[in-house]
Amino acid sequence: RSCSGYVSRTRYLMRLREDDEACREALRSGNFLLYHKLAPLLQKTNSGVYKLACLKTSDLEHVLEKVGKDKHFVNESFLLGCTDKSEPQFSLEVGDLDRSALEQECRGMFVDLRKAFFMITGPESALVAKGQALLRWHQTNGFCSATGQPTVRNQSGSFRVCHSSGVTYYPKMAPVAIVLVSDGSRCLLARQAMFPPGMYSALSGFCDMGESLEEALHREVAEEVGLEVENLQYSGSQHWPFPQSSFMLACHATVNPDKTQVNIDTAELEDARWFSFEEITEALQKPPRNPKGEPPVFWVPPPYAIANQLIQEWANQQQLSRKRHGLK
Ligand SMILES: NC(=O)C1=CN([C@@H]2O[C@H](COP(=O)(O)OP(=O)(O)OC[C@H]3O[C@@H](n4cnc5c(N)ncnc54)[C@H](O)[C@@H]3O)[C@@H](O)[C@H]2O)C=CC1
Ligand SMILES: [Mg+2]
Repeated sequence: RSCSGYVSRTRYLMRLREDDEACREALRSGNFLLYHKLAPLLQKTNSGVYKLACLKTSDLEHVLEKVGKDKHFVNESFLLGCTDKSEPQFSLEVGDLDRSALEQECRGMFVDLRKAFFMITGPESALVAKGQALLRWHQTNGFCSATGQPTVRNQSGSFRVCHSSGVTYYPKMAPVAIVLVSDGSRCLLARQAMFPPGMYSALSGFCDMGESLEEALHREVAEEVGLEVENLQYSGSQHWPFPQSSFMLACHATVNPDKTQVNIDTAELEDARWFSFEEITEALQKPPRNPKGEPPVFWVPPPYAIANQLIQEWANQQQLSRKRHGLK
């Protein structure tokens, strides 16, 4: 076998996505994430931290039986991926079933994704977001937008098709450009009125139809703060589940240090300001969110958000160049 574990897992998933029969078979040995009206099921571990609940097929069937649902309901699940051990993972919406009965049977609780996402950590956050995104997409794409006829899913849920028009629909993400603008010694962060008090983030905006990432970045910065950026440098990307599936494409950019006067689009932003290296390092060390009742202090998005990665990278870069110039 010349295939690495990664390659063979990928090929296995490819087959499950395309082959209904193989996917139905895989449901027999699956790991299931449950969502109640899109809120994922979490369980408290012995050490008091929360983790994503993951039920085996037999456990799920047992739970369904207890709450009076046919075990074939398992077939309504959508394929998410597989574990390192090639165990397939699925998500299932159980919103039609009794919530507290399910919570009791599963010894867990359904938590709104906005909370759940930050209660669990690392790869589980990405998985729980993906599970919700796929469920939401299927829930909102039940009809063909050309004919109004119902669309039909394949077994894995990798697409839906309208047999009347022949149109195939695939799950979608909306591309978003996010950029950390630097003037060489300070970086530009902004806040929307709906952000939690005190939180500032990098500038961002949805890409328009037909636009490149570079064009979207230039346009968003011009629209939101009235500046012209240069020296775009790609940093990374992530799927972001709020408010719906965004595909974040993150870059660094600079402005001429003589042209840093911001002119804010107040319809979009409440504030945009230049922050010093010292302010940024302090914010990066602060735990997110202010204690209740205290006046808002400046803080930045938590580590899982790609905005945090951009800010962290900028701070590291600043630190290096300060060392080079003999500054502390
Ligand atoms: N993960 C992270 O670090 C961060 C993620 N984000 C995400 O980036 C996305 C874009 O954020 P904004 O700066 O507010 O975007 P934005 O600056 O483009 O403004 C949002 C407005 O754009 C319009 N719009 C155009 N296309 C849209 C589409 N496909 N979906 C929804 N609205 C669309 C709507 O009028 C909406 O009110 C959001 O999903 C947000 O949660 C934003 C900052 C940090
Ligand atoms: Mg924006």
